[in-house]
Amino acid sequence: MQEAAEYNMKMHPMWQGPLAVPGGDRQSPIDIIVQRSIIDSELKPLVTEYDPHTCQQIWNNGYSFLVEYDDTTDKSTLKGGPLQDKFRLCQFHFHWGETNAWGSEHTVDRRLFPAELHLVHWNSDKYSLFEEAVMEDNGLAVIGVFLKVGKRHEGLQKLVDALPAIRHKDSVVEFTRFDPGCLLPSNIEDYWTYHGSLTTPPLTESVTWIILKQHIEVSHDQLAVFRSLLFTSAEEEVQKSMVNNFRVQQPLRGRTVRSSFT
Ligand SMILES: CC[C@H](CNC(=O)c1ccc(S(N)(=O)=O)cc1)c1ccc2[nH]ccc2c1
Ligand SMILES: [Zn+2]
Repeated sequence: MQEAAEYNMKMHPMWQGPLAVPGGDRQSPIDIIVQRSIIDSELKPLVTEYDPHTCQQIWNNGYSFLVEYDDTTDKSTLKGGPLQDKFRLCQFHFHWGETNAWGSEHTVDRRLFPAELHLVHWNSDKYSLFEEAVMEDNGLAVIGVFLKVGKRHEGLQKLVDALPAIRHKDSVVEFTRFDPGCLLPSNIEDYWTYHGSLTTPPLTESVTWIILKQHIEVSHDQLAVFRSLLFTSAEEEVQKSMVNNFRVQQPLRGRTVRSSFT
């Protein structure tokens, strides 16, 4: 893992961005130390209402691949949990390693997972556009789900089958009727939550993180297709595999991680 972080620093300096945003005392990702998390009985269950018809496209943005949703109405939303407002789903994406030994951004008691899913939502009660919300400290809510290698994930396969069409940076294909709810584990009641940031530039400190305790399983072959994507565009002569697209862990700076379960 350490070597992956060093590799990242060498090969993709943009990944590290400024080591800490000037005055940045709520950066992400972090290691979740379970016994230091504070059980908060006020934390409510998460309420997700996702409409598969708001799914629009899948594209390679040169960091990861994103599945984007129409967020011009409140059709796919997240509320409850630690949140006071209603948040609109705008996209989901993943982070993964070059091997199954590492790849997640968050860790639990230093435990690494081969990949991590992020479902990105913005506060549509307070703001009218994602671009606005991303600059505000209560602007975004991201659900993090750990992936483990095991049995094939049937719901993920439709997405995996679309990846060869977006191998290169800036390629995009239409992608419709995908229910992101199929990527959530059966238990979404148990989670940790803390205030942090985007894990890619501009690293803005606008995210309420909700990290699910239960992971999902995907097959080795499905994860291998993630690794067949490229960081580079079709024109570049040197092609670079899209792997290790995670940020190194950031200091907690006195923040409290709350848990919804004992
Ligand atoms: C402000 C940055 C944003 C692009 N980045 C993201 O949306 C983003 C979202 C989630 C995460 S993570 N890994 O923490 O979950 C990291 C980055 C961004 C930047 C400029 C833009 N112009 C129009 C739209 C738009 C979006
Ligand atoms: Zn992410």
